[in-house]
Amino acid sequence: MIRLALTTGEPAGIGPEISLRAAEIFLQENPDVEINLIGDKSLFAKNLHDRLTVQHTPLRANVVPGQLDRANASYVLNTLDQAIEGCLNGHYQAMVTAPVQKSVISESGIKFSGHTEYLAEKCGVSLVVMMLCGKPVFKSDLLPEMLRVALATTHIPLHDVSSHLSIDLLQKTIEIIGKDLKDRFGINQPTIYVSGLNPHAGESGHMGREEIDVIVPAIELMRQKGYVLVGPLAGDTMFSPNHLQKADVILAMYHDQGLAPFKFATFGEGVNVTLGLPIIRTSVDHGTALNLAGKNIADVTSMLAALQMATLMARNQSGTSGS
Ligand SMILES: NC(=O)c1ccc[n+]([C@@H]2O[C@H](COP(=O)([O-])OP(=O)(O)OC[C@H]3O[C@@H](n4cnc5c(N)ncnc54)[C@H](O)[C@@H]3O)[C@@H](O)[C@H]2O)c1
Ligand SMILES: N[C@H](C(=O)O)[C@H](O)COP(=O)(O)O
Repeated sequence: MIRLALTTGEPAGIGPEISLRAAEIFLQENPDVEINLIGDKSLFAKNLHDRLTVQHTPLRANVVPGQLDRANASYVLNTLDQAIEGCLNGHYQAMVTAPVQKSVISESGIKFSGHTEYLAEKCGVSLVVMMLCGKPVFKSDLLPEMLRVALATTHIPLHDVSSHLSIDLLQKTIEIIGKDLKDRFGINQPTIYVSGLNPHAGESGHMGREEIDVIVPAIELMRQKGYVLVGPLAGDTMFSPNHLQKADVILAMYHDQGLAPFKFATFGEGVNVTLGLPIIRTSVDHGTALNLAGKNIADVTSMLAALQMATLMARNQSGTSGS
């Protein structure tokens, strides 16, 4: 039996309702899975599937759908802490996260920029990599079945991206991608297409030097170690079908460089995976959608995909993928 922790996210957003709906659907199709919803029991229906349980975590303030309350920020982090601890001690085989509202957690006085960074800190890992995977929603022979986009930097202001990029960061990021694609996704020696940072990948240094000073040296060092790398490629044409068909994963230098084209092609179907952790963590590709909260109309496709991917990764890890 695979046991999953499902953190139900910002209580004023769509997290609780999509978690419950998706879990009920997913369990009907996966008889070897149990799901533990982590959140306040008042947010969920009373008659649950027999393999669906609630790990009750009390809210700090009453919830009005769509209205953020910073008093519940510590509640949200408490749900994450329980899932992380349960994964680290082996109680859960993987954790899946519903969306949280980063701003309200920060406004409560707790420094928080995302699950990705929080998980790295709580698991004692100095670097993790955010990767989104998804099937394109446009059906075309020109597009691959699955797009994967990893990021060299995550939730930082655009003006800090250049100073964050270093040869060391890119080398370690490529190492994590190579290891996790092999260990967790069964892709030996993935072909990684690496983007530049500047327009036209710096135009031979006339439009920025990060390619020459940082990205090319990192690529060359990692090629010497046997990694299959193509780049640096101009960001504007990196997502052309010709490249997408040959790349196992695209490594973008910053959040919107990679995720804007990714979400254009896959929104609502994608899964966010944190690479480099000692535990398995997947998430949806969308946010709290406060405008839809409480209406029970939000799409659960991405949550179903996140549950599916966490289950597959857990089965691979326990060596039961063929069963
Ligand atoms: N995994 C996460 O925790 C996660 C992921 C992305 C964004 N966020 C956070 O969510 C908050 C809101 O972000 P945003 O407004 O940029 O993005 P959003 O994804 O919440 O909303 C963007 C648009 O997509 C729609 N949408 C989102 N999810 C949907 C669903 N399941 N079904 C139908 N429509 C859906 C929304 O109604 C809105 O129109 C921010 O605080 C952001 O940081 C969290
Ligand atoms: N960058 C993610 C996205 O755009 O989908 C999202 O903000 C969630 O990030 P975390 O998993 O770090 O919370």
